[in-house]
Amino acid sequence: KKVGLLGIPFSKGQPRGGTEQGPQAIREAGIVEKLEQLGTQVCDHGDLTFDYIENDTPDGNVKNPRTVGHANKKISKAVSDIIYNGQLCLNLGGDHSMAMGTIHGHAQVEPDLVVVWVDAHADINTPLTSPSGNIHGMPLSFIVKELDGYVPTVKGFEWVKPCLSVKDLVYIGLRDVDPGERWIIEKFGIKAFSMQEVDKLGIREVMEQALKAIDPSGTRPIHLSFDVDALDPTITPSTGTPVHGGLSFREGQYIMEELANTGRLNCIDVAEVNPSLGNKEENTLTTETTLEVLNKCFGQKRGG
Ligand SMILES: CN[C@](CCCC[B-](O)(O)O)(CCN1CCCCC1)C(=O)O
Ligand SMILES: [Mn+2]
Ligand SMILES: [Mn+2]
Repeated sequence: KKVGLLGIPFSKGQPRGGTEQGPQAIREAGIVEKLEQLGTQVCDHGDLTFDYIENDTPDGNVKNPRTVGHANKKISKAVSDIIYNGQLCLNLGGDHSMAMGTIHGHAQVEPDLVVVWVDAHADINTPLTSPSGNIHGMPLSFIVKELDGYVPTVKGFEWVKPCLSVKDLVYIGLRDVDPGERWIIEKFGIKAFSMQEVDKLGIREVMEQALKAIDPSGTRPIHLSFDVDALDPTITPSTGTPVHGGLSFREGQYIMEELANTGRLNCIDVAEVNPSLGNKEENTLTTETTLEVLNKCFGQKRGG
């Protein structure tokens, strides 16, 4: 399958500037060359541009609502087009609020998709449970059908159609979950493999159980939303909300190898790379690690 590369230089889902430099940093680390070396054809769709919305005052406690809402409407359309053209869509972020648009867009073409959310965080606060008002901690709440009655309308989000069921979502890597998110995960029985399960079961068992939980028949299209802060901050330091005790380099690679083995990876987000938060060495380490983990999605074999 050809890979459709889409840059999403966006940062307004959180307060720290710099994630808009994520796409460039990952490109400069050689993502296109790496994919082509693996025999993968790459169609680079360039970077999306986003309109400046003035007077984007908070809606309730939600920050930059119109900017984030409008951006994700554009993201959704761009991803839909790429998937519709039969390409594997690789979205380079940008903060994780982009995943509302990428999953929404993917679901317009593949309504039967399942989501693997690899992250230190659950990113499922509603506007009412969020302690920060930063939308990168809320993207899933706007697209999960079962939360429809719990999410107030937010300026700029009128276009969103919930398109994901909680039974089609699985978390891997959780280690910093807010009380409201804990309540939602519990209430709706969302499958979640926190770092405790990773330690207890081992990553092999986690992947087996995770995929069996959301796709027992082994037939459904997979959307991977990969927040680089899922990995341990010692290997991806340049990110906005680092949390100790993350996935190791090898665990990250194993997750991607198992997803690649399904042959059903259709759409991949790479979120929360923030070059402005690290020094040169930290930024190089972050993008090199991201590439070495990500290339396992595209058939790079550790055994040669
Ligand atoms: C855990 N929830 C946070 C972080 C969301 C991270 C988004 B991601 O895309 O990087 O995963 C943090 C909320 N805490 C902030 C510090 C005080 C306690 C609450 C939020 O703001 O919702
Ligand atoms: Mn995170
Ligand atoms: Mn995230």
